[in-house]
Amino acid sequence: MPQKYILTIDEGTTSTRALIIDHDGKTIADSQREFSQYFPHPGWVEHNANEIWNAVLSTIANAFISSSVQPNQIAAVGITNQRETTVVWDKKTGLPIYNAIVWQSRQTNEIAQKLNKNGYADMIHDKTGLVIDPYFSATKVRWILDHVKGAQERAEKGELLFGTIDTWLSWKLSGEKFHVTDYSNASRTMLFNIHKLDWDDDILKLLNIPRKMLPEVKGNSEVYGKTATYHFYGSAVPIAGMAGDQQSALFGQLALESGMVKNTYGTGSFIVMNTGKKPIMSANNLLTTIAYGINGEVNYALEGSVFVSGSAIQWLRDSMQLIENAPDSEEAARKSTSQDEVYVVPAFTGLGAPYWDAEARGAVFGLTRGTNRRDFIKAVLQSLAYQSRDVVDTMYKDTKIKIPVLRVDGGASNNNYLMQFQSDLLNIPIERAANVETTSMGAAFLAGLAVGFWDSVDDLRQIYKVGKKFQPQMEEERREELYGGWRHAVKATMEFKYQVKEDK
Ligand SMILES: Nc1ncnc2c1ncn2[C@@H]1O[C@H](COP(=O)(O)OP(=O)(O)O)[C@@H](O)[C@H]1O
Ligand SMILES: O=P(O)(O)OC[C@H](O)CO
Repeated sequence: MPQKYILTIDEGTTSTRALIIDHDGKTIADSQREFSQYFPHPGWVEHNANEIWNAVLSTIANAFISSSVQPNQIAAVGITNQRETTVVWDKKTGLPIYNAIVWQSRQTNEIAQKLNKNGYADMIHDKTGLVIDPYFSATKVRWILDHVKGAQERAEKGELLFGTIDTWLSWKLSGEKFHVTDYSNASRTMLFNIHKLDWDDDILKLLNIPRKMLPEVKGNSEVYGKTATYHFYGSAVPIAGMAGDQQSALFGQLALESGMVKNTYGTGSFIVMNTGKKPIMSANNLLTTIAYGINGEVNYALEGSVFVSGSAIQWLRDSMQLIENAPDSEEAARKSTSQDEVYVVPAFTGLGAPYWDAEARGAVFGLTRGTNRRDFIKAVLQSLAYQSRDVVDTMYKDTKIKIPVLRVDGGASNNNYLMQFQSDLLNIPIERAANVETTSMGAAFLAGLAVGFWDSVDDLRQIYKVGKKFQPQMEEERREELYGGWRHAVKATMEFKYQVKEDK
């Protein structure tokens, strides 16, 4: 039977999905499942890694059942994942020794602060391209080794393994055989030297993390091994592409030339510029990271990570109960008659780029007696665009590259009000991918290229299609007035540092 399809696993922050894609890039099956979010204390976010694994298995099964595609028709599997989220597990039993600590979680803030206070910021930035923040995996590994009894000793003996979700899933899928990660995910751990392309012994020593527990780092598009037949309905299929979801979206958007930029509006927003073969080290708190490495050649990227964007819309739906579903936010914003005087700063888990304030918490400004539900929803939607402008302005400061067009994707990019406001606020045209699942497409492309399913990037260019375009329409004066208000709101948010103690 000819192998006609690629299967991708996109394991995101709130849900996991499996897609089956044909040679023309058409989605043949799309199965999605949400999993539990645990918030054991304010600011902490955890997942159950076994629940994630079960969710992945069930979406794969559903994708096969709904499409009638046979597992032996799959040419390769690609994996893409929420990045930084950290799992430590027992090599023998395969069981995690603690919940997965999610990228958003602030529980390791003290460890990060200590590193900062002790003057390691420059050293860590030079080696890893990152700023010291609880966001990255390093402090999360340290926290688990500190808080699980006997863990440090077991890690030193080689009994424990660390992995981001790509590593965890490929380890599970391979029948607990291979322990690997890829350049893009490794570059988000704060343990990886992005110039030498190896784990950094100085940082490992500083954090007392044994090298033994770290995965082998591989390229983004190569055969890492095969699925265990018992997990894949009798077929051993090559696992041939892996990438962190934001880098995967960059690849899926075919933003493969230096200076090309994409923004993915999912749980958070991640603005990534491909900077080619040379890393650009930010002087303004953006991250230098690895976009992808193929056939031994690495492309770097500059990234601004915004922690809360689409999840603020979820918050409007689930916690505030102001909308029934995410798309409702568009109609509410259009019907709002406010003059945009309300600002919501959704710093629920601190602020990411370019502020890196782990202790900031959300705030609302500009309420009047006349403010209503729609005005509030509009302000939350606008906050997604304001946060992206913060990053785009910073990118300009670092690179002096004026972005000609912003390619967008991710769930919240479906919101036309938001995309128009974003284009207005940036004064940059926006192109939305016709298929906003570019994250999955990226992993499919990487896996497909590795096994010759597609011959070259030229083949991929036939597949990628631009959907709707948005042109800036706002007057300069208005744009800068609105943005000025946002800057004030952020400043005030960062000044407010007060936390009522938890009941014991
Ligand atoms: N029409 C919409 N308007 C605004 N936000 C939306 C819309 N549709 C989806 N979202 C938001 O997008 C997010 C889901 O996007 P997705 O790309 O699947 O995220 P992730 O990969 O982080 O799980 C959710 O947080 C949801 O609130
Ligand atoms: O779950 P997403 O798609 O918002 O992505 C999360 C990022 O990878 C975190 O760095």
